Amino acid sequence: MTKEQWGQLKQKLRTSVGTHNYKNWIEPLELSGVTDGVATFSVPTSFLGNYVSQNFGDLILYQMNTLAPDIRRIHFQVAANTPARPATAFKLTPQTSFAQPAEGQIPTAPLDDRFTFDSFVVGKPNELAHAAAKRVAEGGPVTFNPLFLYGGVGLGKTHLMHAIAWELQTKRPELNVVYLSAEQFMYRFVQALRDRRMMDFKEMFRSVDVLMVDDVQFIAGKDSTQEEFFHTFNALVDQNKQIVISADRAPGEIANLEERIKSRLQCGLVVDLHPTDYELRLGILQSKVDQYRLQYPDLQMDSGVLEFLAHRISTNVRVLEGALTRLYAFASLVGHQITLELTQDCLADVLRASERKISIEEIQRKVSEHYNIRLSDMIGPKRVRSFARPRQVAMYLCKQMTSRSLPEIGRRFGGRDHTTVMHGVRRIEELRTQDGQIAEDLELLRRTLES
Ligand SMILES: Nc1ncnc2c1ncn2[C@@H]1O[C@H](COP(=O)(O)OP(=O)(O)OP(=O)(O)O)[C@@H](O)[C@H]1O
Repeated sequence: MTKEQWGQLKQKLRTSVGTHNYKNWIEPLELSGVTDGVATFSVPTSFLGNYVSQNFGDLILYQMNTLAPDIRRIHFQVAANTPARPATAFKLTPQTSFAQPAEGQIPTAPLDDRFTFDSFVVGKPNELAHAAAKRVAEGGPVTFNPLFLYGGVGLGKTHLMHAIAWELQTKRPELNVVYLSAEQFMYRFVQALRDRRMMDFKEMFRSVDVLMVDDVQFIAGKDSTQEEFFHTFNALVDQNKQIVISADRAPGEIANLEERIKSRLQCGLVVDLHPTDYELRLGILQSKVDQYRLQYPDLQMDSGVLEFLAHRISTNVRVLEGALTRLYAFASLVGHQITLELTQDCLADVLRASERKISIEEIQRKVSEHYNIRLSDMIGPKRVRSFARPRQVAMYLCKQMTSRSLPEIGRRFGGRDHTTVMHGVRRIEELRTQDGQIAEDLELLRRTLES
């Protein structure tokens, strides 16, 4: 792939990711070359490279493959001649993401304009975290300090922190709100030490009104950074300034974090973002699809695809979103509507990785128990409705909840043909929208099987 071709692809990516993301993340990428199927980009900082890789990696690779199908991987390398200034130093405004902060002002990490409260889907697993974040975002008197958000990878901690920052910026523009990762905090600290500007560093951090530090587990084991963080933290709490912290686990469970820091972190409100449940995953997918519909107005999606994804990908929201991005990119490339088959084909690796080991036998057993029929009747040849319907329900669930192919499912249902299975799956798909009882049965069975 030539640099000119990359230039053209960049323009395509602009439409996919939006102007703001484009300016922040895609525009700075310089293609250095392609060797052995690996496209290497030069980036100003490793932070930018990591962010792009995690959030736009799939999309970039797909777009590149339209012109160069031999590219298998993309790689980011920090440019050797990057100026000494921290390239992660941005001002807290969406328009000037790469600007140097004004003298005496703390650089804050760039905010993603997609991470707002409006785009955050609330469900049982995250309602408390959402409510607490909303309260902080009002910018009223500090009631709990710090707000400590924790949870597994990709469950929305960063999203909520950005949402707080955006909302405060609108509601209380006079406040000095600083958002940065713990890694960036350390970076600033080390830089201040190196430049002998510790007084400035302390002064700057102590003049903040709301300090948000993401992924605080990063400072575990880094003694002098912890020390400085502790002082900054105390100084701000003493002045009644709001602090919001996120981590991948509860304060008490972060190894190599000083006890006094752990106990300070536990003083405020500690809220857990629980793993997503099926309803939340479906809600998130639906809200993302609404956005994709605007971007790809000609692409149709079959009913059942979102339910399938919400069933099958339960790892984290980032993976779920990545899957949808890939699905739309793929479908638009091949110019095909999004069917269940296309989904299974395009996302085979993701589906395999997050596969729950639910077996066909387990499904058959649960379904026959549910409808009170014998297992042998479900698998056997009789075609009376009282056996045929549960059989179709079981076939449908096998298709939805396992990665077995139609012929394989057919074989396990008494050696039936794959077209019989396909017919059964389609019939239940239709009935699911027309017959409330069937929809209820499916939901109940799915829950039982997942538990
Ligand atoms: N409830 C939600 N509604 C909408 N989008 C969500 C929700 N939860 C997570 N996401 C999306 O999932 C992706 C990952 O979320 P985020 O980066 O906030 O995760 P995180 O918890 O900070 O993960 P990490 O531990 O990797 O830092 C983001 O694109 C975010 O917008």
